[in-house]
Amino acid sequence: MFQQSTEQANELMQTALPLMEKLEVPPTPSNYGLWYEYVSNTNPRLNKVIDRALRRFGNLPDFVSKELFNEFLLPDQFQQAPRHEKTLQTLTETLTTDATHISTELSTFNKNLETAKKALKFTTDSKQLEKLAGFLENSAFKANQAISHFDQTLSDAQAELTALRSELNQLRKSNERDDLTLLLNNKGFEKALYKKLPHAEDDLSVLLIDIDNLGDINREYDIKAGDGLIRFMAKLLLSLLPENAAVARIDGGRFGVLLNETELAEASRLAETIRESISTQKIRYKNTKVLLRSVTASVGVATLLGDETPKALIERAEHYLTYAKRSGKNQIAHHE
Ligand SMILES: Nc1nc2c(ncn2[C@@H]2O[C@H](COP(=O)(O)OP(=O)(O)OP(=O)(O)O)[C@@H](O)[C@H]2O)c(=O)[nH]1
Repeated sequence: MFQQSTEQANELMQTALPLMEKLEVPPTPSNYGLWYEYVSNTNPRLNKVIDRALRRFGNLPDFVSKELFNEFLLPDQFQQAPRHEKTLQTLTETLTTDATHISTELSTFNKNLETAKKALKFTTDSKQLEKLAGFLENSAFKANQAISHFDQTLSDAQAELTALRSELNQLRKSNERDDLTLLLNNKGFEKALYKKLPHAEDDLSVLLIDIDNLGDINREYDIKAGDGLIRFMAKLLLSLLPENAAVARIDGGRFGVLLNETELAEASRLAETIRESISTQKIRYKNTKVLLRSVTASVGVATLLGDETPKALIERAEHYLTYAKRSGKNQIAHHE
């Protein structure tokens, strides 16, 4: 998306904008990216999907374009890093503002050229001609300024994306991170627990959250759908939990959460919010766009008791999780 020269970028933008206008596509960041990619014709699969949607709907519904943007334009690393989404959002918004500006300037320039052409037919007077040249010079200058500014924005965006990519690569290389979600892995989770424990009283809580029947989902759809669900769950957890919570994928569809300064009542309330939120999500499998059947999770909650060891605390959380599963799943369990 960011590899064309400024001239090419301008040409593509000039092709994309009228098309968006014709199809009444709202000028959102994802739409700009999508239609720019469409007219650049670099991704035949994307073009095929868009063409099919246009045939079916006559336009591109907003929810489809958002999904297509995520699927085709956001590199996988960015999809896995929910906390980096804000940076990307700001980036696309800046690009959109600049793209809108450039298109306004270019269309003004076009109009001015037309006006000048007409005027030239009737003007022979040298003073008038000089005035006309000045007028054109001025509008060319403005259009040029907008282009240079956009050029700068594009290279800033490219630099920012490169930095982001390298930051994400570093995260991936760490042996305390889970590759699929970029959350902590089991080792990272244990380390976080050992770090927190010496400072904690009875206000350190652990949640063990396990997707119910992940095996069935893998079988019914395919393993990639299961992976997508795990990623989705990681995002959802980060959006529901406090910033300072340590969140990990322990293995399979199991997540661990470490909550500082959180007593049992508060931890259980959070666990219930998470359980409920999962059970009400409508989750679509990205590859086939099929809506997954309802997904639930069970949660075991344990809060540190006295001089309990980290191992004993985790074992208690596991015990409550097993209890929740055996009691019918889609529920939370904790000690009294
Ligand atoms: N898609 C996907 N599946 C995984 C991954 N790791 C483990 N699994 C599957 O997750 C399932 C976990 O097994 P269990 O927790 O025993 O069973 P479950 O089907 O989730 O059922 P309950 O936990 O009893 O609700 C197994 O079917 C594994 O094959 C993974 O990285 N991706």
